[in-house]
Amino acid sequence: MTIDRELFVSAPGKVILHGEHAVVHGKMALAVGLNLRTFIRIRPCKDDTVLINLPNIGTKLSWDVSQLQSLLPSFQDDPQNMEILKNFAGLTDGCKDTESLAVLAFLYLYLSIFGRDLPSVDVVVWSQLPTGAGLGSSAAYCVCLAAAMLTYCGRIADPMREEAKTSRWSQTELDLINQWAFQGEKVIHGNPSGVDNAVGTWGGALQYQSGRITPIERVPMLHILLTNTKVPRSTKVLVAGVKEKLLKFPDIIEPVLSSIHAISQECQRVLKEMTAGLSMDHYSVLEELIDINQHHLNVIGVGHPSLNTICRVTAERGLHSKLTGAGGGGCAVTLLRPDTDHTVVEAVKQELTDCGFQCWETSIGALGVSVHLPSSLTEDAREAFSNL
Ligand SMILES: Nc1ncnc2c1ncn2[C@@H]1O[C@H](COP(=O)(O)OP(=O)(O)OP(=O)(O)O)[C@@H](O)[C@H]1O
Ligand SMILES: C[C@@](O)(CCO)CC(=O)[O-]
Ligand SMILES: [Mg+2]
Repeated sequence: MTIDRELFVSAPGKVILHGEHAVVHGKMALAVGLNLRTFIRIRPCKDDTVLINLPNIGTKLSWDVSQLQSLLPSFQDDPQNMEILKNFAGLTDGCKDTESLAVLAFLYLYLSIFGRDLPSVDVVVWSQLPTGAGLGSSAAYCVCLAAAMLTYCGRIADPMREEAKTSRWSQTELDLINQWAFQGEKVIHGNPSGVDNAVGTWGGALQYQSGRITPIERVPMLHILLTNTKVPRSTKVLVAGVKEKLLKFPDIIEPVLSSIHAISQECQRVLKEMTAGLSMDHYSVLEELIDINQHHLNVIGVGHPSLNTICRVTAERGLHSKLTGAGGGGCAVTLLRPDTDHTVVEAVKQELTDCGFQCWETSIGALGVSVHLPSSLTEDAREAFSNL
């Protein structure tokens, strides 16, 4: 049964500690939820129209439901054929840009999830995450769309319904959200591993390999500094580049990916040991792993001079950094030790800001996809939606 009120859902971004790119080729990744989130509001719309407003990327579009309805037969005949959706939305040239991919993912999920009963809806997606910077903005976007649409059409229960015992979805429902979000990620990325949508759905900390999601129940409280170089890049293009290198030099690149896998394993072992009692030696190992992985990521071609700058500036103050997410620009993560002096962190932040970068100090782990009452939205989200 379709719900007839507005619905708010949010999903977290993510930080990949280790394993980006290698995870696309069957290796292990360690990833954690990030307390920067994407929010969606979906509500019925009066005049047989579908409205989509994406303020982060400056996109506002609308279609008649009847236009979308006429698209259904050819879409359902061949749902993987993006040409049908591209032609419909007038997206012809290359289709790699921000707006095209966001609109394609929306149309794909809207037509697939609602099927024959296309509703007239007004959808707004607003995010605290930088778009296309390695913090899983595409996955958070797809998780929000999938969860909101599945709930709206009643394929999963509305956790806010009056008789609900908890305000969370069940594991089976979360699985369904994750599966649809993965389909959306495919539209945006081409060949995603599925790690980002898994974190967007379940949050917390998890180990991910070949579609297998293993939550890590206990992780030490790690403080990190995230730095956005603001250098634009596309995960789709970077993932395709690594594949090309792997095909060209299999004997050279495959061992690098295997070494990244071993780094994830070693990191997980150390994190587990830290929960039983942490020492500064543990931090030293984590730092070495960060340094080795950053070199590997440069070898496979996903580094960038701006990321090297972050590594140099932080190393000058005794801190260790690596790129996180797809690289090629975007964000780096720096580990902050408990004994790192506050003035050191402030000095590093100042220097990075002076380079034109943006920094956030945060800790790892965040709640997965969640439903909200308007009153339980964060203040910035409430304000953003009140103007949209
Ligand atoms: N808030 C948003 N509104 C609209 N589209 C979004 C939003 N967030 C992400 N997107 C879509 O996702 C694309 C960015 O995805 P991409 O995978 O390249 O970067 P990312 O997910 O931020 O980084 P990574 O995959 O490395 O974690 C954008 O070009 C846009 O199409
Ligand atoms: C680069 C990559 O490994 C992580 C992007 O956040 C791609 C993926 O796993 O889908
Ligand atoms: Mg992405």
